[in-house]
Amino acid sequence: MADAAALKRQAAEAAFADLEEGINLGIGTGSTAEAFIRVLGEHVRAGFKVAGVATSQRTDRLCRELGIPMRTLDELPILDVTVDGADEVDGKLRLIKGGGGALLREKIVAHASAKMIVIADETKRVETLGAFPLPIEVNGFGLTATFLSIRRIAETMGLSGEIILRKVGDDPFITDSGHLILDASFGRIPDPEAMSAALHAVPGIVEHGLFIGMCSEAVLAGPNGVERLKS
Ligand SMILES: O=C(CO)[C@H](O)[C@H](O)COP(=O)(O)O
Repeated sequence: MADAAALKRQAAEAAFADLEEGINLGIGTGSTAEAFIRVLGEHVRAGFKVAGVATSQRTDRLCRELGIPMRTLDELPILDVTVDGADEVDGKLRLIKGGGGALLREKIVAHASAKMIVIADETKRVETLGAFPLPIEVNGFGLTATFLSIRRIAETMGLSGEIILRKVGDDPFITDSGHLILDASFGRIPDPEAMSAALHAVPGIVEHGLFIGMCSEAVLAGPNGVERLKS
């Protein structure tokens, strides 16, 4: 049976195969996105022309190390495609993202792209979003008030569960944009659109990891090959 790394590579190669030369490309964050970056790097070294915009400092560093030409989103504000990973994808191509802590820049880059392609192994495909804790990027100011607002939203929707501050060792995890992450284990989220709208109404929340109406295709690799879900 193919191991996880091989499946990520398989999804990455399948996504790359559909890309046209000369595009402006958003490049995601995480281990599957990293597999894609390595595939892309090999093709760039063989002469493939592309301009990349990274969704995180970590991605930007790796892309530059591999010789992929990189620009900022301000230099290239209109992108053709973004290729990124996901923590969960459902049948309507709604996603949970942010396990790697890059959700804000991932969402900004995906929104600037005509198309978002998600690559993943098939274990990321779910019936209902929410088994993976929902990452919520928050401002450090008023953290407790924001935490209580999130808990109230969950209660209103009949959900409960832990909301924890993401940490690295003893210290809070700080995002590339200088914010904090709260990971909310709500369990299954029956109405992701309503949850998204309610979270967006809380001023202390900078962004959340529900990606709705953004993904146009998911390329999912499993032991029996690659499956494509399209919107
Ligand atoms: O959203 C992300 C980072 O913020 C990642 O795309 C997501 O966490 C999936 O990561 P991996 O490919 O390592 O499973």
